[in-house]
Amino acid sequence: MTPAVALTVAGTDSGGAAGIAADLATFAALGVHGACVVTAVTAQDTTGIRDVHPVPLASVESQLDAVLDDLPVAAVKTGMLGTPEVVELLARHLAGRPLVVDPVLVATSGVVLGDEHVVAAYRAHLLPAATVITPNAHEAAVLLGRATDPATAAAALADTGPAVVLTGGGTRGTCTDWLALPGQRPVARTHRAVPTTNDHGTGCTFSAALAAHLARGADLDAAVHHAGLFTVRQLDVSRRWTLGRGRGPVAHTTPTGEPA
Ligand SMILES: Nc1ncnc2c1ncn2[C@@H]1O[C@H](COP(=O)(O)OP(=O)(O)O)[C@@H](O)[C@H]1O
Ligand SMILES: Cc1ncc(COP(=O)(O)OP(=O)(O)O)c(N)n1
Repeated sequence: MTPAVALTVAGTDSGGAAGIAADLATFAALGVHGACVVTAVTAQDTTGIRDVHPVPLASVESQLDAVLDDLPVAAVKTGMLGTPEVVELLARHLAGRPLVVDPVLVATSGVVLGDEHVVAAYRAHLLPAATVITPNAHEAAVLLGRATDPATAAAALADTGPAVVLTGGGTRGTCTDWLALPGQRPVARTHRAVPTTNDHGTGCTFSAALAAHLARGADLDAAVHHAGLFTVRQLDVSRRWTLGRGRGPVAHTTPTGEPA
């Protein structure tokens, strides 16, 4: 059967945990063909990011043109974009499509992946074009320009146009994500927390799973629900392994570790 197609526009992670690697592996695990546009190359492993090399704007644009000219892209996910020019380019090309924007601005290790010019471009161009955005609490505070409680932050961001899933990862007890639709009261979605330090790439995996389910035709509520289940299942798999000297990758293998 011909699969649905999803596109990721993001940076690479040489350690294979986050960015394009996480997105394509997640698409494949969910039965979706993945296309990719690379915005930056990072030298990165489980211990952190050593180096970031942005891809020239003209190359990002020609990758995007190649994919959109040829493939029936049913949903798009954006991750690390790197420069304000790339953010603007995507808003121009992707408005009107099912669009999941994961505003990757700061790596967990603290490395800045989007400066204040990138943040301004998100606010002015990409958030209004997005179907749904998936910031964590820190990214939400940067986008809003102030820190506040997660429900208020999710509602304030939704007032700028897109639906919002403000993610709240954590390794003890439960995790709560807040889903906010424009003009509506935000809703808490709470699930069990997986006690693991192998969680590098979790945010990318969640947003890619959301895009994959939208590409397959799910409505937003169902896509958020299934993306959450998928992410927790993959964190459960990664609990059982040790990879690298730092924060290990979230699993993109099957639950048994056997080939699919
Ligand atoms: N240890 C965990 N156990 C269960 N769910 C988690 C855990 N860590 C993150 N999640 C879930 O993964 C998704 C991405 O969350 P988060 O970690 O906040 O993203 P980011 O990597 O961008 O900070 C959310 O649905 C969140 O609830
Ligand atoms: C190339 C690249 N893109 C995104 C990230 C951030 O990954 P994410 O899953 O959002 O979060 P952490 O794993 O950093 O908690 C990255 N590191 N590299």
